Amino acid sequence: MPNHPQAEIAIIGGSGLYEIQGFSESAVVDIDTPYGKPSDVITVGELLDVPVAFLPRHGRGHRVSPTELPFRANIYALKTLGVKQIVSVSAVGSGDVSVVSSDLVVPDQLIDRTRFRDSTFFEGGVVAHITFADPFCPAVSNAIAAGGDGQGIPTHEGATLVVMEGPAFSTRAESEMYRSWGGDLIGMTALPEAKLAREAEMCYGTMAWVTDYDCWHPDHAAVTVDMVVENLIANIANSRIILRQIVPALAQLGPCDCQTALANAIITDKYHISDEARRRLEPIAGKYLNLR
Ligand SMILES: CSC[C@H]1O[C@H](OP(=O)(O)O)[C@H](O)[C@@H]1O
Ligand SMILES: Nc1ncnc2[nH]cnc12
Repeated sequence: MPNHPQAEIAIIGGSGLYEIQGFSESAVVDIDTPYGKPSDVITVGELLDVPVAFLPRHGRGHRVSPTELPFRANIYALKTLGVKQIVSVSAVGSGDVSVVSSDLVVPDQLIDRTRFRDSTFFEGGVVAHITFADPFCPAVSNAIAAGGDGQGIPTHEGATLVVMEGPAFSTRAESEMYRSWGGDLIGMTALPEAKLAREAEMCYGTMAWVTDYDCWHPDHAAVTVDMVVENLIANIANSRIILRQIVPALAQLGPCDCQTALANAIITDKYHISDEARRRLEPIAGKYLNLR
C-alpha cells in the first residue's frame, strides 16, 4: 500500500460543502479500496496547524446520489489515512416546528429507512456485531455543539435523525409517520456512514443544518432542491466558521470507546478466516485478526 499523508481528523462535506476554506492543502490523495474508489479524491492538509482530511460526500460538483454513495470506500479510505475522528456535515429537513431553517442540530439517534446500501465491512466469512445503541460519538458531538454555541448559532443538542433512501423526498404520509416515530430530522446520508465509521473504530459526529420542513408543515411549501440550496448558503458559511473552532478542540481529545468498538464484536473464530478476508479487512480490523 502506498504511503499516504496521515490525518487523525476528517471532514466529510455534504450538500453544498465541496471545499473547506482556510485549509492549507498539502496533498490530493487518489485512493483505491477493496470497495472501489471513494466519492472523490481526498485532500489532506492543515486547518489551523491541525492535519485534516477532507472528502466531499457527493463528489465535487455533486455527482453521486445518496443511493450510489460508495460509503464503504469512503470510510475505508479515511481509515487508511489514519483518521480517528470524523465530522460529517449534512443538510436535513426538520420534523419539529421549533427547529427552523439555518439552525444547527447535533443528532444523537438514528432511524434507518435506507434499503439499497452495503452497510457493513463484515461479510464474506467474517461476522461482527458492533454495539450501536448510541450511534454518534459523544465527544465529537459535544465539540460540534460547542462550536455552534460559541458562534452564537441556534444549536440543538440531541435529536433523532431518520435516514431515508431517497433520492425522491418523502411523501406527506411518510413525513408524518417519521414525526410520529419521534423523528426530529430527515436526511439521506448518515447511514450507513455512521455504522461503518463505528465498525472502523472511528469517532463520528454529525453537524446537521436545517434547510426545510420537509413536507409536513401546513404553512410551508414542500421541500425542493432549490429550497435546500437557498438555505444551504448561510449554513455552509457557518459550517466553515465552526469547523475552525471544532478541529483544534478535536485534536485535544483523548482515546474514546468508539476507537475500541470491535474489541468485543467479532464472533468468527479467527482460525476460520480466509487470507483474502484478512487482507481485505487489514486496515479496519487487522489487529483483531492477527493469528500470532
Ligand atoms: C440537496 S437536497 C438532498 C440531499 O442533501 C442531503 O445531503 P447531505 O447529507 O450529503 O448534506 C441529503 O441527505 C440528500 O442527499
Ligand atoms: N426534507 C429532506 N429530506 C431528506 N433529506 C433532506 N436533506 C435536506 N432536506 C431534506
